[in-house]
Amino acid sequence: MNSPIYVALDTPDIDRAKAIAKKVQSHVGGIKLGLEFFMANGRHGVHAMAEIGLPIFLDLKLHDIPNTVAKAIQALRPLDPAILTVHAAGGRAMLEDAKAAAPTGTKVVAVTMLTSLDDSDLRSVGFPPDPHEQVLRLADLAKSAGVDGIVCSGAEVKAARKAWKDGFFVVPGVRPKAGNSGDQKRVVTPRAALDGGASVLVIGRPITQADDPDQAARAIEATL
Ligand SMILES: O=C(O)c1cc(=O)[nH]c(=O)n1[C@@H]1O[C@H](COP(=O)(O)O)[C@@H](O)[C@H]1O
Repeated sequence: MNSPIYVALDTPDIDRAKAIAKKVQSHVGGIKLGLEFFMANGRHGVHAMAEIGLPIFLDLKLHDIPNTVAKAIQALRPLDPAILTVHAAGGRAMLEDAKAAAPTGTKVVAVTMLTSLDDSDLRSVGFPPDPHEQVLRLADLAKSAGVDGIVCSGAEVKAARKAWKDGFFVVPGVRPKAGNSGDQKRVVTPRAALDGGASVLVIGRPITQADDPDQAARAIEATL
């Protein structure tokens, strides 16, 4: 079975990204490239990373009016990513148009509530202060808009999976050990996220900042 781990290569340095990807490639199922990488290296950088041979998760978290998001996704079509993110809060029409614009084989997943936010952050942006309720509401919207799945924390994935049996669930904010969660606030272990029904685990710093990324990825894989 392929590993459910997508390693988040959050660096602007393409040589560093390639070096880590090559070190961990036998213990991960794919590579996640986000804004930091894309801003620095663009489409050519994504092509170069795809040569390593692992599926590419292009995490650009698009959030704009439907026409702009659809046109942006059309421009990304040649990259043919395995997974692409948009923000669920962009609304139904944006989600529908994003899915229609994506290549057939690309899973379009909607970010519900960032794992770096907690109750008080929700309150401060004017949402009801309950991450669980907010994630389930946006999961329902994503499902009815026809995208493939959502991004949520491991704290909500079980309930979201229950309501969307064949959905594709991406869970970041996972930490193999307690403590040192950095800017992440809704954190679970990789094992707990999988048990809750995650399809894919996004793991960055616990692997990329380790003294030995290969050993770190191997150790996490052994817990799954
Ligand atoms: O869409 C994502 O991947 C994402 C959504 C979210 O709610 N939280 C979140 O941390 N992420 C991404 O997941 C990765 C987490 O990295 P680490 O905290 O280093 O494991 C980063 O690349 C984030 O951009």
